[in-house]
Amino acid sequence: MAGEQQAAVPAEARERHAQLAEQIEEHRFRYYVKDQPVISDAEFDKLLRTLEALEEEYAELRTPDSPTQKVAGAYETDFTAVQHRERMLSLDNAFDDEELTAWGERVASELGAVPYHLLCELKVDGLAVNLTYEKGRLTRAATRGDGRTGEDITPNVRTIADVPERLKGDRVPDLVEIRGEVYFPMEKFQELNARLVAAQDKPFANPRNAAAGSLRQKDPKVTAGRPLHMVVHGIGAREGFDIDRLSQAYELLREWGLPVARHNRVVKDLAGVREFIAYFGENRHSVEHEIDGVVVKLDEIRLQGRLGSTSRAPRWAIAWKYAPEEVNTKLVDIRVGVGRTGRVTPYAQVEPVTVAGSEVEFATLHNQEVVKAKGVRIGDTVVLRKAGDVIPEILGPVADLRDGGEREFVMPSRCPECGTPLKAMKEGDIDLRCPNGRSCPAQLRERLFYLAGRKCLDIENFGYVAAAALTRPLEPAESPLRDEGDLFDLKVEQLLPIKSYVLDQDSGLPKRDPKTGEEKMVTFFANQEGEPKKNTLAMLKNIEAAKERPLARVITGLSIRHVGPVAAEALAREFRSLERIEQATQEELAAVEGVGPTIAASLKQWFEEDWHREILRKWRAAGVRMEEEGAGADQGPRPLEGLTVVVTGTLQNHTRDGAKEALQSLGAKVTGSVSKKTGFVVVGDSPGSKYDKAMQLKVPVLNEEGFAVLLAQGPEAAREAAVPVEE
Ligand SMILES: NC(=O)c1ccc[n+]([C@@H]2O[C@H](COP(=O)([O-])OP(=O)(O)OC[C@H]3O[C@@H](n4cnc5c(N)ncnc54)[C@H](O)[C@@H]3O)[C@@H](O)[C@H]2O)c1
Ligand SMILES: [Zn+2]
Repeated sequence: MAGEQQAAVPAEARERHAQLAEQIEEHRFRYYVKDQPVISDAEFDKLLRTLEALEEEYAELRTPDSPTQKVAGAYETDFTAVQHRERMLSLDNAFDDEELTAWGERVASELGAVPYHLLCELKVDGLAVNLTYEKGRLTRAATRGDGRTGEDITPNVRTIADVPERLKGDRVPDLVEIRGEVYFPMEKFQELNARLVAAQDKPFANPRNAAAGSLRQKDPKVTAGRPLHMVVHGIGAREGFDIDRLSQAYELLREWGLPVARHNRVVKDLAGVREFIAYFGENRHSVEHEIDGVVVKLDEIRLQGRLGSTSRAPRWAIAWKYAPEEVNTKLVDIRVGVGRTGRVTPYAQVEPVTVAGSEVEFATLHNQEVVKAKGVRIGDTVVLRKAGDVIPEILGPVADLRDGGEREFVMPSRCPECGTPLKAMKEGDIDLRCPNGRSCPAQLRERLFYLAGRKCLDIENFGYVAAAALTRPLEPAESPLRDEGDLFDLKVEQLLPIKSYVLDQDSGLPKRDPKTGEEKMVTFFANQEGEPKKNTLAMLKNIEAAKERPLARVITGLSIRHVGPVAAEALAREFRSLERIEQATQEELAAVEGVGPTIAASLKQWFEEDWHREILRKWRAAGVRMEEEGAGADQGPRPLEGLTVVVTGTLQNHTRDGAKEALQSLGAKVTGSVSKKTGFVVVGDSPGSKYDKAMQLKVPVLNEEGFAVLLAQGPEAAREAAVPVEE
């Protein structure tokens, strides 16, 4: 800016700059040295951006020791300091397409007419390490530190299985610095925290901190007990080999036995980069490690040198950051909800935050053991994660922010809605249930809502508020509906007087008027004149129409534990009526493919309850269809009635389902496993173990021709056509 008049820096700006810089240094210390950050990465990034903006405005503030100009601070730690041969840098970030484009244009204009390629990599969310290999031997491993000096963590890194002690092959270089990221797998994270909490240690707030904390242990034996992994994403100093392109170097590193990332892609322009970014934006969770972005690098090593680096980051690379999936928020309370099968689950109520594009106020905590394992206390600042379409969850507490006012969660011993003492259904079950299945308002409400939902009877105009109004009205004292058995007998006159709270579907709590703060109350079914609303009439009409739904949907709607739509389909296909399902033995039920012993036992248990059978009686009386269409008097001949058949391998003339249907339409039962009771095993190509089992049990085996005989002429003829038993 030679000769240009520089704006004088106002005192407030200088003050603000100093404050921000101090805050940033403090957070870096907590993050890099203590492995216990107290703010989210997104909040941290925002602080750094604010500082950058300030320096953009007042260039004078951009001094060499500003946090924007450094990789991180130079900290005194318990580890021995070691020099990196070549500096380890950070990366500049692009938070939107404009920033990415600006970077791309800068690269293009610097390089002019020289052709180049862009290498897209995933940005692994872990901590950076530098491995030094001399004559193929791992001689040192270090953290990044301030970029020039890191911490010596050699014995710790040696415990990581992914990191080779010696490089493979006969083209091993004299010297190479390998840069990569050590990460902690998400699926092992909760296990670690559970162990830490049990040992009265501080749990980690997220897997990244768990990786750093696990690696930076004074005692490498502790590190050895942690499931750490590594991905290689760069090289530093090197001697004794030459490379033109980074992507080629990776091939070499792979040959040496180093864990190079599997998802890299070389593209020719920003359009290719955008495609890569979009793809992994969609498939973020298909990767073996957490990612927080994409790193784009100039692939040609010589051109990298031409672009050079700042004191903090290379100019030849940029990190695209995806929208953060983790935020910090306050855990306001832990409540318990009651599901439609009576399962009582704790869930977190947090200060509302926006994450991954939606506002979150509740997060699942699964069961009381999970709450304990996570080590969270009511009042904690917690890390909340919302990954894709998955239900939001609490990762862990920010233990360093505790002030002593937090309290442990205690699982209630009674149902929050009906007061019945909770219990485990069988010994060893972690889940507690409200055993008052019939009249617990929470269970009934959830069951009705499910029954009316898409997967079951699909009753339009019957949503959560209607279900709530019918199960626990404020007026009248008694609902016209005792349980779901009464659903099809509801009369419009019974609905009109009902007054109720408007319940929130996520929490089961009354919604409040945002203005007055009062709990919302409605007469849901009647208008102000006390006449039925249009919706109410439509709902009743739709309830009537729901009587015609296919059997499988009716079965699903009964909320029998473990019986979801798939099992219901199998049951409907196999037995064709609810009556026959009720009459079937547990063994017969279990033998159905897609059913199995757990579901069979659950079905038997369900039918043992009088009030369950009463539901079916009432529905039948109301005209609900409880048989498969065509299953009744007018069905065709069933020559294979009583015969059990297993189909395995690939058939030429039938799909697996087609073969099944053909058998079932003739009355045979099709099961998934071979036993002594199996009548025939039909085998196609590559039949596998079921064929062996049939041979072993001497069950007649039919090939495709034999199968045709069975369908056309029946079991007698088919036995003749069976494949001879091998001796
Ligand atoms: N929450 C906090 O208090 C706090 C404090 C400090 C830093 N942080 C977080 O740490 C990060 C900042 O650290 P940073 O300076 O390391 O910047 P950065 O994470 O944005 O980028 C640089 C780092 O990315 C890593 N990386 C991952 N995959 C890579 C790949 N394929 N190629 C190259 N490098 C790859 C490297 O280790 C490299 O050092 C940010 O996410 C920031 O939010 C958080
Ligand atoms: Zn209850």
